[in-house]
Amino acid sequence: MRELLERHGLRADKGFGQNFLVDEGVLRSIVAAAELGPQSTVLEVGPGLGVLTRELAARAGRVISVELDRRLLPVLQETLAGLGNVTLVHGDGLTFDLSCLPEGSAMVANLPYNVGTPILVRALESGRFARVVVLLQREVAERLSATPGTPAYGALSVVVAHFGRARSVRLVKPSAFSPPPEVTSSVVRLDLTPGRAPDPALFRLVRHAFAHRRKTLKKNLLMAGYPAERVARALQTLGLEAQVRAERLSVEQFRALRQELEGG
Ligand SMILES: C[S@@+](CC[C@H](N)C(=O)[O-])C[C@H]1O[C@@H](n2cnc3c(N)ncnc32)[C@H](O)[C@@H]1O
Repeated sequence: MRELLERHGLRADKGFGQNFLVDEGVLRSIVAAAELGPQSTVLEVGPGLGVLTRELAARAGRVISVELDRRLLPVLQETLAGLGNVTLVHGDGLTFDLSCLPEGSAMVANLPYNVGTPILVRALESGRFARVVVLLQREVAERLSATPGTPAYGALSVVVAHFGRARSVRLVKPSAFSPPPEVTSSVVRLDLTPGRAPDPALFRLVRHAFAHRRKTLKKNLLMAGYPAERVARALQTLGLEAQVRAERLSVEQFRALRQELEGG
């Protein structure tokens, strides 16, 4: 890897979140969790030097790799040479048109940490993916798979639960990357419910509910402008205590709360 970068006169750029994977065990865990086959279409955001891309290409029918850093394109042309099922795109994972992917695609990526969460949420909202396997900071990974009542549970956990189920596959030490990041990372696998569309009203309610974590759900909703009488009635109908905090509610309870607040 060092030789490759030197030959192209390059250094990893922190601004692009470039921490290249050098641990083969981690690479194998990511690919195994994705459960790819010859029918699979895979989107990879941020192929970097192409290490993961090559593994994906060996298992999937088609791989579309979107890299933002223009300097890496000649490197990728070299490392991916001869792989006929890889389409390399110079583009931004935050704006790439996901509608070109067939429904039921997979996203597999060692995400750039600075934009990992918005890239992931966008993928969930697109409705194009049946499975997502991503490597990101442990702290974010814990929020994705957190269950109600646990410290990491928050608005992101509820949004993810709306779309499907997330589980942590394994932790990854900083030494698995070059250069090493400052924090521990985690491989997360998300299995998504087919046909689940984004629900903007639900997501808005969830954002309001978690706006001030130390305040009760009721206080948060009042501060967001929901009428007091309606909030009190909704909590009562759902059998929730007036003092309950948002972190106690499952996605199903948030859906029911939204209906009560809208219908009341
Ligand atoms: C953590 S590195 C992973 C590289 C490689 N996949 C690996 O595992 O070694 C993140 C990669 O995403 C690229 N990147 C950063 N921001 C991006 C964006 N908005 N869209 C697409 N790629 C991006 C970086 O240039 C870098 O190649």
